[in-house]
Amino acid sequence: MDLSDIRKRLDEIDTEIIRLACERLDLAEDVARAKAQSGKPIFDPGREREKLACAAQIATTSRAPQAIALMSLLMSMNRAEQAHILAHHDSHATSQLLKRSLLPADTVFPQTGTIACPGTEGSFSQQAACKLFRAPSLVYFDNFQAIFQAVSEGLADFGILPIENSTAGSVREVYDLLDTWGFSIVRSLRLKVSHHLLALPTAKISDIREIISHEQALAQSAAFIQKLGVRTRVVANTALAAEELARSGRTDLGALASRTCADLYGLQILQENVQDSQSNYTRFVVIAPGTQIYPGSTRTSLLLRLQHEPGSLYRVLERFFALDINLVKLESRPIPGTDFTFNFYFDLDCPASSPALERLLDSLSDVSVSYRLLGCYQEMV
Ligand SMILES: C=C(O[C@@H]1C=C(C(=O)O)C=C[C@H]1O)C(=O)O
Repeated sequence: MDLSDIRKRLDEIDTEIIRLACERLDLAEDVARAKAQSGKPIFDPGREREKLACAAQIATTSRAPQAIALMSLLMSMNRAEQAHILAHHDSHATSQLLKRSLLPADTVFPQTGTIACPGTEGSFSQQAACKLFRAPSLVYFDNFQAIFQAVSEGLADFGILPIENSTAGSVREVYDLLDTWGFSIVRSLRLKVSHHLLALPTAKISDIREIISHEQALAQSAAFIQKLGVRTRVVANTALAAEELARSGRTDLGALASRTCADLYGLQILQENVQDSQSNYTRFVVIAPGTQIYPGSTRTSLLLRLQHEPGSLYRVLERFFALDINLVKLESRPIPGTDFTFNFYFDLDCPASSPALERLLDSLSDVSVSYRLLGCYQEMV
């Protein structure tokens, strides 16, 4: 057989495979209806085990692994289809929550409001708040929890929080708080962060014995600090570090903070740009209670809890691939106190109103222990 004959045969086989695969998927509607009537769950592990064993037996020995992979993909697609059909009638389904949370198309993101912000004047969060809102009225808090509290009590309309840094990774506490308080992200901003070593005007670099700053700033400047060979102390944020330094009168103390803080607190910059990476970005998010989705939202954040077992992440990624959804962030953390169950943070490049996102949300409970939509929003740069 020459290549064109082989391809002709491949085309015939593929036509048959696709026709049968679609016919198989069409049956999902009947299966879903039968399951809804009998109250049976979508996933039937016993049946799937039998199907995989059967696939391996039908195939020749050398083809068994491929037959198993193909069969499990077909079954995964079938489950996703069933979940989508059933979600249509379930007002608690996340896809229905998504639809209810879409604000009318003519809603504009507020330019002003009372914003709960970490730190004090000069903090990176304050700089982010002033970029995210045109004319914000800022109230400062010295811990992240207090920001959620203030917004939930109506003392502020929105909160601002750092969620991720390009050098030090995710700010886990913020993810945990978003989850426990049931808040969502309504907008985000990527801010270039440069840390400088600040000191009193009379200090020299050789005088410095201790450096204070926020733990992320210290982590992002680890190589510089090690080279200097001084001790470090964590304070609530970079602006508070600058303020403490100015008040202390100590020439042996340094603080890692922004240029704005140097001007604000009458400090000198002993060394500029001490962060390990010169392209150091922090992502800040605006948070609000419940789920609110502003028009133009193209980024979606999800928190998924997955079992520590082979294939659990693959099954989620396969759903993204099947729906042609681009993944822009993936990070995992073990959940303390569990037997290696993991939290996975995903950011997706996917418009809030797209049918693909709706389908994805419908099918996530099938591939995860639990999941939460952390928000659909616009990312500003
Ligand atoms: C189709 C069904 O639902 C699910 C999908 C299966 C499949 O695609 O073959 C098998 C078992 C279930 O997990 C079913 O229960 O038969």
